Amino acid sequence: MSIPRALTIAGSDSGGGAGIQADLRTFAFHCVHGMSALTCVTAQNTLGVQGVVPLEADFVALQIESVLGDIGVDSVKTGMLFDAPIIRRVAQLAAQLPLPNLVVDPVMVSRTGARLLADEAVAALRDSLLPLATIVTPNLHEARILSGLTIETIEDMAAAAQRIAALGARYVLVKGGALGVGRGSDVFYDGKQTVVLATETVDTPHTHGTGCTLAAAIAAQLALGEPLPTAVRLAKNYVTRALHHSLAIGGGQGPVGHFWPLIGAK
Ligand SMILES: Nc1ncnc2c1ncn2[C@@H]1O[C@H](COP(=O)(O)OP(=O)(O)OP(=O)(O)O)[C@@H](O)[C@H]1O
Ligand SMILES: Cc1ncc(CO)c(N)n1
Repeated sequence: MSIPRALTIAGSDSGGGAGIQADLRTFAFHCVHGMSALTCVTAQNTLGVQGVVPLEADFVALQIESVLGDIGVDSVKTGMLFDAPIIRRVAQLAAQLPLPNLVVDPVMVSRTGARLLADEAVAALRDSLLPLATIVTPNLHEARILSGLTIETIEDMAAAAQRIAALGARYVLVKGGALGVGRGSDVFYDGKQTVVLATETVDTPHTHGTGCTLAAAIAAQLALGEPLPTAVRLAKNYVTRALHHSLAIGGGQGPVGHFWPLIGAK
């Protein structure tokens, strides 16, 4: 049986809500074979991040080479890359191999406020990886850092998306999960026009892993052969439904419910 293949290059979340755990689950629920190159291991739960241990950049590269050299990939998603050496090594491979349909989620800070990217790594992300991205999916905080703009409204998000596209990414999706009014509205920029992707705001505190899930779902749809704008719309729908089925587990922000397709769509 031939099956689409997607690779996540990301960190492990011991709590299972974000990172590679969310990515691999998302791939599976799209009937896409998921593979992973681990960048770091976090000790994490619904309350926060208690510790991080990174892997060597060369070993991250070896995992990617192992997968590409044998199995091959149809799309690639990057998440928590943690430091500049890992980012530069991934960017080097992305330029050489290449890594097709590259979805870059520029993970910098967790919802609970933990830093997931070293300060000096932002420049490496901006200068070496973003120019190779098919799409980059910053949240509001990351979009502020990458664009240098203050972002409070949908119009600000559109301006930021255009600035970020000028850094070299082919498409940009600025995510509005942290918007005050209109939470859940994202701005998609295709290099020519900006489109607002609006959904209902889902009233839940259990939003851990939304960003990882959205980027992984985009990668899954690209692996399945959907064109990019369609892939983004379908992925957003997957996340909205997963938010409707989010899990009230732990004492803090629980994860979104990836298995909604098994329990019936809302
Ligand atoms: N309460 C909500 N209702 C509807 N959609 C939401 C809600 N919260 C987040 N989203 C959507 O989830 C997706 C991820 O956006 P968000 O801004 O939460 O990303 P993120 O901060 O990278 O996520 P995380 O770091 O928690 O994984 C976006 O499509 C956003 O609009
Ligand atoms: C491992 C990991 N990747 C990404 C995020 C962002 O939600 C997180 N909290 N943990």
